[in-house]
Amino acid sequence: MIEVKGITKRYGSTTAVRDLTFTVRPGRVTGFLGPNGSGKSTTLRMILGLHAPTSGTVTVDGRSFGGLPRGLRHVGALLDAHDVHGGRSARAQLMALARSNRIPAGRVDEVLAEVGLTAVAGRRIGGYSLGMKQRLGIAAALLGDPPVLLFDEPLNGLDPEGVRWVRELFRRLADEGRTVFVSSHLMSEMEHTADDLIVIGRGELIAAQSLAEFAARGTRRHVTVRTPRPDALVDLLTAAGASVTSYGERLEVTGLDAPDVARVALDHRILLHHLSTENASLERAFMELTADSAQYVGADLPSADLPSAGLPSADLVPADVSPADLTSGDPR
Ligand SMILES: Nc1ncnc2c1ncn2[C@@H]1O[C@H](COP(=O)(O)OP(=O)(O)OP(=O)(O)O)[C@@H](O)[C@H]1O
Repeated sequence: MIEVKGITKRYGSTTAVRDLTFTVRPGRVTGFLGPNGSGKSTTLRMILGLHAPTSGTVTVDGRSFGGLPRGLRHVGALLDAHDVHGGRSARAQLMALARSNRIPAGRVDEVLAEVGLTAVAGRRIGGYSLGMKQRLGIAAALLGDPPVLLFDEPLNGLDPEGVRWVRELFRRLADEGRTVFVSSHLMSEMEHTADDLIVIGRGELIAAQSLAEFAARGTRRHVTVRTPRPDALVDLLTAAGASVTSYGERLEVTGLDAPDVARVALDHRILLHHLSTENASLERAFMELTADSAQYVGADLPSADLPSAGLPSADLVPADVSPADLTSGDPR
């Protein structure tokens, strides 16, 4: 368990983190989300005892990191994949770490195999791609087989196969009962990875809750319908009290839920090709929540350009809409 209580960190006139309090639990993957410059790395460094908080306390399993006797065997961390000795090989780098933490040398080959670097372990790290360096950093974090693991932006530079592998690794580590704390500035990286979320903006806590609870904050829900007779359905739904936006054969409906839309279509024998309930995407919920605290903002995009990552499909189609409701016959 990681417990952060009321920590503030000032660098001169900059307050990087302000009165931050949260808990990271074992057996879960916890995403640590915030826009660029929001204080994630600073917080991770304070958890690791690399930076001292200006005020407040951080404990891992009830003790400050400095008080933990087992170093890498208690907390493993990937902070900056570039922070390596480029002239060394991956094996030499891990061997040095193992020696200084009194970890058996045999563990080095185990973690190299685990992260898929065995074949290149003798090469100079300086020639590694960012993705390979991330894998090496993950290997270093795993070296001491620690119960607590921290990863700062571990998905940076990984290809899709690497991303899938990291997600599965985090899941397995959490399932083994470890505490897995992973920072990212992208909700899309976390929504298929994390069980819980800690969201910060400008160094302050914005949300600390499960991913499901966070998703439920997404305020807007609408029903999406596809039909070969959009004009007729728009008229009927509007008469039934809904607001409808039409995009050719695709309609976005608010004010009626999916079973009601299906019922209106069925009563008038209008064929539906698609019917689903869409929650506001997690990405949008994250952007809305952090909008006021994003420090570095580019030109506005039209909202249609925002990524829309939906919730799991089980959430999209209510159980009480049967396929028969969707294919109730076409009078044409
Ligand atoms: N050593 C330092 N000296 C001065 N200011 C610092 C220092 N470290 C961080 N900061 C400032 O603290 C704030 C938080 O930075 P931090 O790197 O923790 O954010 P972050 O959320 O990890 O950002 P990113 O996603 O861009 O990596 C920033 O304004 C940064 O400029």
